[in-house]
Amino acid sequence: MLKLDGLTRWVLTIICGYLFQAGFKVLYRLYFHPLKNFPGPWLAAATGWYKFYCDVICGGQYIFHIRQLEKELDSNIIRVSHNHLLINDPDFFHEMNPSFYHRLPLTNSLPALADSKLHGVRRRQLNPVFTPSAVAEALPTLSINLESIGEILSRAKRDGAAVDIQADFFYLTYCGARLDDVYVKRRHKEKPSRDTGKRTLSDVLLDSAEGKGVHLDRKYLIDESVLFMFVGTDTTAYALSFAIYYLLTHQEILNKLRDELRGSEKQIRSHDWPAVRKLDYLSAVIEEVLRISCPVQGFLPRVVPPSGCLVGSTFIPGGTVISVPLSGISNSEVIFKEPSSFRPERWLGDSGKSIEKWRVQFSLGPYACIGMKLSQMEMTTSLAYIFARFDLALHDTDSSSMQVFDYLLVVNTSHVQVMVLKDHWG
Ligand code: HEM
Repeated sequence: MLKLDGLTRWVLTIICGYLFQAGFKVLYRLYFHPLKNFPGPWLAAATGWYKFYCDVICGGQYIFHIRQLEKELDSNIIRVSHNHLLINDPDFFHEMNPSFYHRLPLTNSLPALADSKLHGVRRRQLNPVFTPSAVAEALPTLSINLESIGEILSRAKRDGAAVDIQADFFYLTYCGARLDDVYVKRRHKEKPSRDTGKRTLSDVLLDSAEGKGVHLDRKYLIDESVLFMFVGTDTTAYALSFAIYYLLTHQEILNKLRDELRGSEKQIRSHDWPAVRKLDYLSAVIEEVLRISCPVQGFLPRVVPPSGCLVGSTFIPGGTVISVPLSGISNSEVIFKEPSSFRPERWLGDSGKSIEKWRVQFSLGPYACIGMKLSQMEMTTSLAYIFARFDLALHDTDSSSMQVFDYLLVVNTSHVQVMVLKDHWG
């Protein structure tokens, strides 16, 4: 008989115990779990390694794989992990959002807070940074940053060089999200300063807690800043880059936009952004870019209340995590005629009114995007400024550059680059 020393016996006991527990878990998830009858890959129901494989090894592919499975299995409800269902039902999106809470794995940050009361407190702390008047306060900085981008494009025209305009959009949105200025200065090859005189996100959070007996620890400030760094910059920069791509590949739409911008050149040149914000066609272009590019394509988890809920005639047990994908709404042929076509006109006039309730790319309810107004302002000002001033052409950018991957936020294969053909203000 094989003789084992004490340590080996302990190690083997732990490994066997672990394997037994894992095996038991898998059996339970596959044959006894309340979601056992929902369609979906059995490996995804059994273990988180399936999602890991699609997202980490194959690179941000899980949501797209599941959306494909919806078609293959002909079901709008797919079990994506042992306790998580993806529900592609746009009407249910409106039903669940006012009350279901949710969680994300960024432990200490705002959207991760499953406790709706704590979420409400944190949200009230942050709200002052995103009110319309606070966004208006950010406009002078936005104007300065736009002039810097104008300078970069103008110089590129003189030098006949290509510009990675997507990188410049990161720079613009980084400032907007009130993060500190290290990245910005680096891009301009200046030395980062510690005190810029501008209030950063951490300043706002610390000020809001002062004198109220609220202690904001370092870990919380780091988590919140990391979150803002991604959600406050990448989303808008991504949408702006898609706007450049779609406009430069749809000449007729670009001409219409240019006509509108020409009529407001005075306001654009004087940075009268509140007036520019009222331009109908520009707003429709932005809405359509958001719809078709869908900057948040992944899971937006919500937890079903203990009493459960009905999706159509299907009962979903309480405690189940569910997500309704925004891309399912964007691509719905029931809601949008020819959803894969870029048609800003759909958001205008009576047709626009009839789809008003599907302006959902910033989500709805208590967890809806806190930065929506800021992001809309950044997109309006950037597109107005760039297309009023410059004639551009895509450089080294085609449909393959716009293939997307989902790493919690969506990224495209390679940055949008442009050549500057003409500087109308130069
Ligand atoms: C095109 C731009 C953007 C899009 C499409 C977008 C979309 C979204 C979506 C879909 C959510 C999730 C809501 C949910 O779970 O239902 C969200 C949450 C959030 N967004 Fe945005 N976002 C954008 C820009 C921004 C910006 C510029 C900021 C901040 C500077 C920001 C900050 C946040 C925060 C903090 C949350 C969490 C809100 C909460 O849990 O209360 N986002 N966003």
